Amino acid sequence: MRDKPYVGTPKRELTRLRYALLIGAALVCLFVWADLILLPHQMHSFYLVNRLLVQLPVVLVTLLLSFHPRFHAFKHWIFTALLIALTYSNYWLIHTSWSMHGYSFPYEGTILYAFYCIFALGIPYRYALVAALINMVGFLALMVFAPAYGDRVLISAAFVVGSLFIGVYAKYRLDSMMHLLREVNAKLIVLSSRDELTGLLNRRALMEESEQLMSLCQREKLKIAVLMADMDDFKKYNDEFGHQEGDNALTLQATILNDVFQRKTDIVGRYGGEEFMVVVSGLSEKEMAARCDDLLAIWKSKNLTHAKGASSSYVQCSIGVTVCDSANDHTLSELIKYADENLYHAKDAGKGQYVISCINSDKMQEN
Ligand SMILES: Nc1nc2c(ncn2[C@@H]2O[C@H](COP(=O)(O)OP(=O)(O)OP(=O)(O)O)[C@@H](O)[C@H]2O)c(=O)[nH]1
Repeated sequence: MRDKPYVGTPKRELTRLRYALLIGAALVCLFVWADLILLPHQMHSFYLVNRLLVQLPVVLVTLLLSFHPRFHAFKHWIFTALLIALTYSNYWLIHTSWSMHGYSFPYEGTILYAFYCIFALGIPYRYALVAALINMVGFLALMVFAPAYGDRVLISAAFVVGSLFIGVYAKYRLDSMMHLLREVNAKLIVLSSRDELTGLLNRRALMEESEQLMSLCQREKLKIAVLMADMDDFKKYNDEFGHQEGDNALTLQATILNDVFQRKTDIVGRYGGEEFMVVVSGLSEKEMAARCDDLLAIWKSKNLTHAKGASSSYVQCSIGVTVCDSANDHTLSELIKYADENLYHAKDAGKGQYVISCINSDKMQEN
């Protein structure tokens, strides 16, 4: 399995958003209860219309929209629209309270709704900025047409504008930090799962992914094969050409393995030192043998001069393979052990060759 894209948890996020919307609806109801205690009697009817027939339905419609299959693609626009709708319905409340009853309805809801939509519903800062600008303009216009707070109009306007701006700026900082965190996280995932020299999976990631493939093969009743490849006389190569050239040969081995095992589900990794492991699903013994032939043929075609005294004039490797017809009957470590044993049979038989066995048929073939 090659690099996996980052997979988040959109389902959990959606559930969290639905809970946040329910909490928003509950808060509107709580305000109704608290406000009715404070407000003069004659204001109750239009107040209830505003809260229960405008604000609460707007939140509940948003909640309903969250069940639409395309909600995820439009959620930021929907939440921005929700923020503007809640804020303007609050302005309507302030305006009507003042113009019809001379009552200064508190403006703090404007700030609370902004913080709720930005932080609880997670509107990104760009959307939050658009909503804040629209809401700021609305509040300033409200203060011109309905100066409900008398000589406190200016300070109230400054407080609303300042708070909305601070909310947007805080979200900008938060979004930037989240972006940085995701980038660092993606780099860490690569660093913790890749071998620095070859770029292949390192031992830990190799074992993890192989176990996953093994489970898949057990579930789907697929064949699974493990291949171990070990460079021949590599100590001699290092001693004669130096460690740097040795590193280059290992990198070449990685490239060749990637060329031979190209399927998305093929797992190619560095098992350790000059030993590499490949785990593949659904390939027969014959198909695995064909891939081993390819691998050895590519090394031959590279004709990379080997050290004096090496078993071959060019650099190559020995290979051990186990093909398992029924993954259910074995563990991954058993398959690795069998492949390793075959590898050492190949070394004993003269190197630069492969030994492959199919554990269920007990057939063994040497090449
Ligand atoms: N350049 C380089 N060499 C490495 C690396 N990892 C392991 N080696 C070398 O690989 C060599 C392995 O030597 P041995 O285990 O004796 O095996 P060999 O010489 O290949 O002999 P056979 O396996 O019998 O063919 C050692 O010299 C290690 O130093 C590496 O990352 N870079």
